Amino acid sequence: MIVIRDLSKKYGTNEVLKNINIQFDNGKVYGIVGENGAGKTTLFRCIADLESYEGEISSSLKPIKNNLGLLLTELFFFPKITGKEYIQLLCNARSIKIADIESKNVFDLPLNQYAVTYSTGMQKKLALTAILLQNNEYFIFDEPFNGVDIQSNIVITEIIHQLKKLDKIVIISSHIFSTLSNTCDEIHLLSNGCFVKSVLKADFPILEAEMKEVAIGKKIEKLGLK
Ligand SMILES: Nc1ncnc2c1ncn2[C@@H]1O[C@H](COP(=O)(O)OP(=O)(O)OP(=O)(O)O)[C@@H](O)[C@H]1O
Repeated sequence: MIVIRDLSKKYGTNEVLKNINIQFDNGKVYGIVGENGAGKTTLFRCIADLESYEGEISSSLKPIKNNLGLLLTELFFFPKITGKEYIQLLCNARSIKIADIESKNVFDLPLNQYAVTYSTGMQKKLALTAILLQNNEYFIFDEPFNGVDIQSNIVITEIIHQLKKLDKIVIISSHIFSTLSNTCDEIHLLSNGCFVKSVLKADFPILEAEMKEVAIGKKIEKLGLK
C-alpha cells in the first residue's frame, strides 16, 4: 500500500501539487490522466523521493524507492554501457543475480549494443525490462505506451495485467485513454495539481466523454478549417 497525505510541491512560486490525498492498494492498476503540465511526473518524482515536498508519502514496504520500479519519459544511460550491462547494473543495485539475461529479453533488444545507440522506443523497453527484472513491488510507468511499437504495446499491456495478478501496485500515466481503459482499475484526473475526479472502471466511458467534450469544446472552430 502507498498512502499520500496532504502532498504539496512547489517549484519556486509555482505550486505544482496542491494538497494531494490518495491511496494506492496492492493488486490494483491506477491511471493518472491530466493535461500537459498538470503535475503527473512531479507526483511520480515525489513518490520516488526524487523531489523534496510537503506532506507525507508512506508505504507498507520501506523505503518506497527501494521497492519501486520507476519508468520516466526521459531516460538516462551512461555511455559505453550495453543493454545487458544496464540490466545487470540495475539488478545488482537490488542484489539480484540473473544468470541468463538473454532468456529474459522479452522485447528482443540488441543487448550487446550500447544503450545510448538504441532508438527512443528501444531505450524505453530496455528500462522497462530492467525494472521488471528487479522484482519490484511498486511500479510507476510514466507514459509507457508512448513511442513504443504496436507489438510491444501489446506485451506491455499483458505485463501490466500480470503485475496486477501478482498483487503489485501499478501506477500509469498516459495521454491515450484507451491504453488506460484496457489496463486500469481506477483513473484519477489531475488538473492544476489537484485530483478533480476519480472513477472506477464502469465509469471510464463517462470520464472519456467528459474529457473529450472539455478538450474539443469550440476550440477547433477557432481554426476556421475550410
Ligand atoms: N524541475 C522543474 N523546475 C521547475 N518547474 C518544473 C520542473 N519540473 C516540472 N516543472 C513544472 O511543474 C509543472 C508540472 O510539470 P509535470 O512535468 O509534472 O507535468 P505533467 O503532468 O507530467 O506534464 P506532461 O503531460 O507534459 O508530461 C509544469 O508547470 C512544469 O513546468
